Formats: sequence, structure tokens, C-alpha cells
Amino acid sequence: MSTLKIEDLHVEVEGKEVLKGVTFEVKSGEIHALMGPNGSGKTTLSLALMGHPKYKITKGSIILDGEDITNLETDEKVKRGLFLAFQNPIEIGGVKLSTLLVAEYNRLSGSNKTVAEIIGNVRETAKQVGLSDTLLNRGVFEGFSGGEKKRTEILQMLLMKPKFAILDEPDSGVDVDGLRIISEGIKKLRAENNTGYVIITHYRRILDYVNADKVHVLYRGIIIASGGMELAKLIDEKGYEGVIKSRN
Ligand SMILES: Nc1ncnc2c1ncn2[C@@H]1O[C@H](COP(=O)(O)OP(=O)(O)OP(=O)(O)O)[C@@H](O)[C@H]1O
Repeated sequence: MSTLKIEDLHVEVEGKEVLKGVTFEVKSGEIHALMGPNGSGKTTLSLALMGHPKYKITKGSIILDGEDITNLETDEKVKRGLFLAFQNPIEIGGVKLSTLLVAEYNRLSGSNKTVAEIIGNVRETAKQVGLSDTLLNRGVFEGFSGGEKKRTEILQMLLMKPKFAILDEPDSGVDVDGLRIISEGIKKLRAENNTGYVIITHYRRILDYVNADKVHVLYRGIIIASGGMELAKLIDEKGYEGVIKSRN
């Protein structure tokens, strides 16, 4: 059983304090949703967790299985089992997706396998998320549609088998079939690897699919409410104003 603890996290971006004391804890196999209005600090939290240099942690800590990983480099965090799927993945021109996936696999597992040795596994997993060989042979995210990018991030996650995955809007720009496939991927890894999740989303639908355990509402840099799926339902019905009013 692993635990990811986020304790009183304060984060500054470009000299402005965006997160003002965020605290919550995720255990193996748990799915936590992070919701909140545009600009409330959700992406800031995900990038700060992974160690993005622009997002400065000024106070608080990130504890993974009892180890303080707050100030570790991104690479070290990845090696310890954290994974982030970006909201807007960027293109890496000239690098084939299959080459990148194999390089990442080797780096994390400390092995030195060739593309030929593990491409079968990559292809099989790609098929599960509905991605064809044509995309594996293309430059990373070059000309990928929004939904294909999201599926590719889930493919990376399935290959990496992280202890904890932070998924920043995995459902944005994804069609109904894609949403089901992505949700199946999330559940599969939870069942097989006991991965814990923080899923950032604006919509209840993906949370219904994966049956989220907890919902947190981030508002102006702090968590103003935590609860179960009834909180996501309240947001759907009454908006964030409704949540704010219900807490006052
Ligand atoms: N690199 C940056 N430079 C300047 N300001 C930033 C930067 N990143 C985030 N911010 C600011 O921090 C605040 C929080 O942004 P963030 O992207 O974390 O919000 P969010 O909750 O993820 O929003 P959304 O739901 O729209 O994705 C915003 O006011 C944003 O303008």
C-alpha cells in the first residue's frame, strides 16, 4: 500500500501565489477527482507535484511513502512512481512515438531493450486504447487529434505502471468511445497495479465511469470542499456557486 500526501502546499507562479495551502492524501487504488472553476489552480497543482521549475513550492510538502519528495527533480519523481498526463501535450518533432515509448520504458525500468524486443507489448497496449500502428510510427503528437493525444497519454501510463497518476483533463476533447476507452484504461491499471489517481476534470461523466472515491473542489488556490460523488452531482446541478453557498 502506497500513500501520496500533499501537505499545506503553497505554490507561486511568476511571482503570484496560486496555491494557498492545499492538503489531501491519496492511497493506492483510490481515485480522487480535483474539480474547480477555470483558473483555480488545478494545473498548477499537477505541475508543481511533478517538479516543473516555473511552479515554485514556497511552503508545504509532498510525501510519497514517507519520503519527502517535495524538492526532487521531475526525473526522480517519475522513478519513484509518479506520472503526469498533461492537459495539452506538446509535439516533439522528429522523434517517433514508438521510439519515445521504448526509451521511457528503458529509462524507468533500468533495462536496455530494443524497439524490436518490446514493440509487441507497445502495439498490444496501443490497440487496447484504440491507437493504430500508423500513429506509433509518426513523430510524437505530430498532427495527432486532441482525442488521439489523450489516448496516447493513457497508453504511456499503461506502459509505465506508476504508483500514482495525475491526469489533467483526460476527458477534454475526447469522443464518447474515447471516454469509455480511457476510463477502462484507468480502471485496468487500478485493478492490476493498484495505481492511485488524481483526475482533474470539469465533468462528472468520467468520474461516473471510473467510480471515483473522492471529490475535491479547488477554489482560488484552496480546497473548499471534499466529499464523495454527491459533490460532483451538486456541481453539475448548482455550479460552483452552489458549492460555495452550501459551505457558508
Ligand atoms: N506559467 C504561468 N504564467 C503566469 N500565470 C500562470 C501560469 N500558470 C498558471 N498561471 C495562473 O495561475 C492561475 C491558475 O491557473 P491553472 O492553469 O492552474 O488553473 P486551472 O484550475 O487548471 O484552470 P483551467 O480549469 O482553466 O484549466 C491562473 O490565474 C493562471 O493565469
